[in-house]
Formats: sequence, C-alpha cells, structure tokens
Amino acid sequence: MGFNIKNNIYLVGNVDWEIESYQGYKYSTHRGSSYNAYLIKEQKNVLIDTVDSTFTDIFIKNLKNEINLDDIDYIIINHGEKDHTGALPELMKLIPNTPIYCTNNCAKSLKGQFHQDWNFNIVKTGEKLNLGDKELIFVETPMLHWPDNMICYLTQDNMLFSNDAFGQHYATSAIYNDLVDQNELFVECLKYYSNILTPYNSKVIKKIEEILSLNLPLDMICPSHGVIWRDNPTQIVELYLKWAQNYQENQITILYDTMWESTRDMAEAIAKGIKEADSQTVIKLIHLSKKDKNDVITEVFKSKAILVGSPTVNKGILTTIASLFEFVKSLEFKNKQAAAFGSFGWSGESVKLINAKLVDSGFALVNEGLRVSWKPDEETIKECVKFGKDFVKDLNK
Ligand SMILES: Cc1cc2nc3c(=O)[nH]c(=O)nc-3n(C[C@H](O)[C@H](O)[C@H](O)COP(=O)(O)O)c2cc1C
Repeated sequence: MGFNIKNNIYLVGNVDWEIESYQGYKYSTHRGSSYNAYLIKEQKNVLIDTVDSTFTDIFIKNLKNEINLDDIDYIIINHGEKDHTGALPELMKLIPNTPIYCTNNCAKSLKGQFHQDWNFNIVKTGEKLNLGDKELIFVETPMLHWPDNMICYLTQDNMLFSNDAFGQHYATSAIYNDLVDQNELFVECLKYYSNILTPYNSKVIKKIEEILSLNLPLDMICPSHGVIWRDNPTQIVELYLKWAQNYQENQITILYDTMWESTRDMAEAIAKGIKEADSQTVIKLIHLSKKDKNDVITEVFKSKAILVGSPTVNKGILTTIASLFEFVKSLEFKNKQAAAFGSFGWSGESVKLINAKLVDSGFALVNEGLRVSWKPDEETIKECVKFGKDFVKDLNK
C-alpha cells in the first residue's frame, strides 16, 4: 500500500535496505536507499516516477492496491535514469496508451534505453498540467544531474517533486526528515552532493535562484531517494547553495597508498608536522586501498587542501592513486591546494607524475613535493615533519 503524505498524495515507492552500491557507477550505499514514486489522486490521477527494476513486481502490486491502473491519467517522468524508470516498461505493458510527460531529452533517453515509442508529451519550463482544482508546474533542471532532468510543483498542496535533487541514498521506515537521525541524514546528503553534483555547482546556484524567484510556497520537498523534507524544507535548499559555492571546511586530507609502508610513514610524519604548525585544522589520513572511494571524495570535497602520496612503481604510480585522479578530475573541484609525496627505490618518478595529475585536476600546487629514498630513517622523518609544517605555512601564499 502507498503511504498518505498529504491530502491526496501517496508515496508508492520501495525502500531498498540491502543495496550496497549502485550497479553502474558503483556509488556506495552504506545506509541503503529508496526509490520514491508518488501518486496524486485528484480529478486527474498522476503517477510521478517509478522505481528500480528490482522492485517492479512489488511496485505494480502496491500501485494496484492504491488505484485501478486504468484510472492513471498521466505519468510524469522527471528523469530517465533506470533507478526511477526500471519499472516503467512493465507498467506500460499494462497501460500502454497512458501519456508520459517529460522533457525532450528525457523522451530521448527513455527511447534510447527502452526502445519503446510510448505516448510522450514533451514539457518545458513553466508549462502546467491541469489536475482539476490543482496544477502541476514543470521546471527543467538540465544537467542536475542529466540533460533530461526536471522537477515539478503541485499547487495548493505546495509540494515540490524534486527527483534526485535534495535526495540521499538512505533507507528508512520513518519517511520524513525530522524523524531520522540528523547526523546520518546530513552525511548522506553531503556525500550525494559531493559525488554527483560538484561539477554542476554553478548550474545548481542558477537553478535554485530561478526557482526561489518564483516565490512558490513550499510545504514539502519530495525527492526520489531518501526522506521527504517536511520540517523546514528549505534547509536542504540553503545547504545546496552553500555547498555549490566551492564549499570547504578547515580540513587537510592526506591520501596515500603504499606497498611496504614507507609512503605511509611519510604520510604520518607529514600529518605530525601539520598538527605541530596548526592545531586548529582537522587532518585526515586515508589509506586509499582500504577506504571506500565515495567516502574519500566526500573528504576531498570538505578539504581546503590535500596531499597525495604514492611510491614509484615501474616508473609510475600505484593504480589506486591513478584511479582516484580519474574520479577527482571529473568532479572539477575548484579553489583547493595540494602537494605530492612518495617513497622510491631508484628512479622516483611518482611525485612528478602526481604533481601533473594534481594540476590537470585543477589543484594549485603549494610546492614541488617530497621524495624519500626507500624507507624513511630518523633524518628523513624529520624532513617529512618539516614538509608538513611548511605546507601549512605556504597555504594561500
Ligand atoms: C613492483 C615494484 C616496482 C618498482 N618500481 C620502481 C621504479 O620504477 N622506480 C623506483 O624508483 N622504485 C621502484 N620500486 C621501489 C619502490 O618505489 C620502493 O620500494 C619504495 O620504497 C616503496 O615505497 P612503499 O613502502 O611506500 O611501498 C619498485 C618496487 C616494486 C615492488
């Protein structure tokens, strides 16, 4: 059965307690997720989004308990990605002529993924769909986070159906934002923002300003993953505005990998130096092969500066470090500083290679980096401590 959120609006999605990571891009979901679809029963009945294909059968069964499927007048698809549209092909087999309202790019993505010529009705920003006494207003939100995204707003009930925006991968039975553990909730919101939305910061700001300028009253924000924001719903909008402005905390993160612990010894000594020079800055040490990549990105997002360390391996760097840069570069971080370090045996290319990757990923180099031959001894450990101290002093010079 659906859950009645307000008046004639029902949550008809599924909670996914078991999911550990998103199949495609392997986004880790330590706290599970949910696929939130919504059913509005006015003079016209509207289904907003569907669920991941793993839940198709249960979704359709629950939907049938809520409404005779033939009574669904319109389907709104806010975003074509399969975690919201996986159940759509089976649903459309049962009600094949039901009009689907979506953006032009969404129709393209649905056709591209499902090869079906459903009854598409293309909508643009500002267009409205009459449900009787109430209306749905559409706003395109391209590249937040696909070209096909849009959101829609239900008048009178003042509900914003925001799809991925303002959502979190967070399984809960509690449904509303004020009923869940606030720390868990905001950790998941920040992780989602940093891993998915960072490259689109300027678009986030512009779109939020555009939506706020409409002065629409807002009772709830209903995203497609995680909790519904009913308590002070604009708090998450304000956080997005803050995060979109190249957000950073007073944190330095040291990221490294190591084969025989020499680069790790360097990392710890550098951290000691930073702490001695500046006890106010939060320092985090991350052994890359032992940590989850999305959690690592969240730490980079929060950092004012990072240090990256790798030993030299076959004139190169460890693959964990190379793959970190593949991800970091794609997120287009701005206004962050960095330096490289690493142990080597005979040729020692790693620091130079990391420097090039840092610059290529948009980081400003604070210095030329630090190389240590083989395992650091007492003297070279002192050099690492000094390197950490100097790094802090040279930040923002
Ligand atoms: C498979 C392998 C390949 C290596 N290739 C190089 C190399 O091309 N150039 C070099 O200077 N050192 C090379 N080394 C030596 C390491 O850089 C050196 O042992 C370093 O101290 C390891 O640092 P770690 O303890 O942080 O892993 C290689 C070591 C291994 C195990």
